[in-house]
Amino acid sequence: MTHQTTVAILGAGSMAEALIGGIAKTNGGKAPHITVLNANNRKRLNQLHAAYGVHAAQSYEEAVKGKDVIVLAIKPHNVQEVADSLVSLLDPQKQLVISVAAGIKLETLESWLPADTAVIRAMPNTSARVLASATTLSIGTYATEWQLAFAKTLFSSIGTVTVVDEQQMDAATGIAGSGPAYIYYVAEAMLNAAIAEGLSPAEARALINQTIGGAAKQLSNSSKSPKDLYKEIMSPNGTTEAAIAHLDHSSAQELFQQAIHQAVKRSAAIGASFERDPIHKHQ
Ligand SMILES: NC(=O)C1=CN([C@@H]2O[C@H](COP(=O)(O)OP(=O)(O)OC[C@H]3O[C@@H](n4cnc5c(N)ncnc54)[C@H](O)[C@@H]3O)[C@@H](O)[C@H]2O)C=CC1
Ligand SMILES: O=C(O)[C@@H]1CCC=N1
Repeated sequence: MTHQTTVAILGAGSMAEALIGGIAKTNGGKAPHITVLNANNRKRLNQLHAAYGVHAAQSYEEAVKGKDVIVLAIKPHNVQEVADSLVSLLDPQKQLVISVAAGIKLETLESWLPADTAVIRAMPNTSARVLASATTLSIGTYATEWQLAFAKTLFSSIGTVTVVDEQQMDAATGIAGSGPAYIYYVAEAMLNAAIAEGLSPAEARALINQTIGGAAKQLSNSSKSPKDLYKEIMSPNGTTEAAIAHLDHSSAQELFQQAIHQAVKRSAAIGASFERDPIHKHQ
C-alpha cells in the first residue's frame, strides 16, 4: 500500500483507547487515520475524537468502508453480532480483520465473516497506551504473510510482538493480556500496606511506582532469574526474608499460579462457548 493504512476500530472501550493512545503517541499525539465506532455512546466517541483526533463513525458502513484494517475491540460476546453486521460490508480481497477479543478462535471468526476473509487474532495489553504492550499474534487461514507483516508493524509501534500458534493464545492471554492487572493488584496491596504503615498516599504511590518500574527494568536488563533477583535482596534474618517467609508460608506462589491458570482456563472456555457452528458459515 502506498497510502497511509486506514484502520477502523469497532468498540471504544479500554483496549481500544490503549491502542489509539499508543498509536497516536507514535504520530505526534493524534491518529486521524483511525476511525472508531462504538455502541450507543456518542459521548465516548467525542472524547476520543477530542483527545486523539480519531474520526468518530456513526455506522458500521461508515466505519468499515474502504478501510484497510478492521480491529474488533468489542467484548467476546459482542463479536458475532458485529461480524454479522460486517458480512455485507467487507471486501475479503482487500480488508484484514484483526480481533483482540479474548478466547474467540480464528476458525470461529472465519466462520462468522465472509468466505476467505483474512483474519488475525491479537492479544495486546493496556500497556499499549505507554507503547509497552506485550502483544501476541496468530494468523488465520486466509491472511497473507504480507498482512501478518502489517499486523506486526502495527503492534510493534505500541510494544513487543510475538507470533504464536493459536493453541498458545489462551496462555498468552492469561499471562500478558491480563498480566498488567496482576501487577496493579500487587501495587494496590503495597499501597494499602504503605498507608497503613504511616506513609501518605502520595509518598506511597511515588515509592511504589519507582520500585515496580525499577524491578521491571532489572528483570529486562538482567540475565538472572526472578528468584536470583529476589534472593539478592534477602539478607539473612533481614526484612525481605521476613516478608518472603510469610508469603511462602501462605503458598502465595502457588496461589498466583492457580490464579493465572484460572485466566487461561477462562480464555479457553470463552473460545469453546463460541466454537464454530458449520451451519452458520458464510459463503
Ligand atoms: N481490557 C484489556 O486489558 C484487554 C482487552 N482485550 C479484549 O478487548 C476487547 C474489548 O475489551 P475492553 O476494551 O476491555 O472492553 P470495554 O467494555 O471497555 O469496551 C468494549 C466497547 O465495545 C462497545 N461495543 C459493544 N457492542 C458494540 C457493537 N455492536 N458495535 C460497536 N461497539 C460496541 C462498548 O460500547 C464498549 O465501548 C475484549 O474482547 C477483550 O477480551 C484484549 C486484551 C486486553
Ligand atoms: O479480562 C479480559 O477478559 C480481557 C482479556 C485480557 C485482558 N482483559
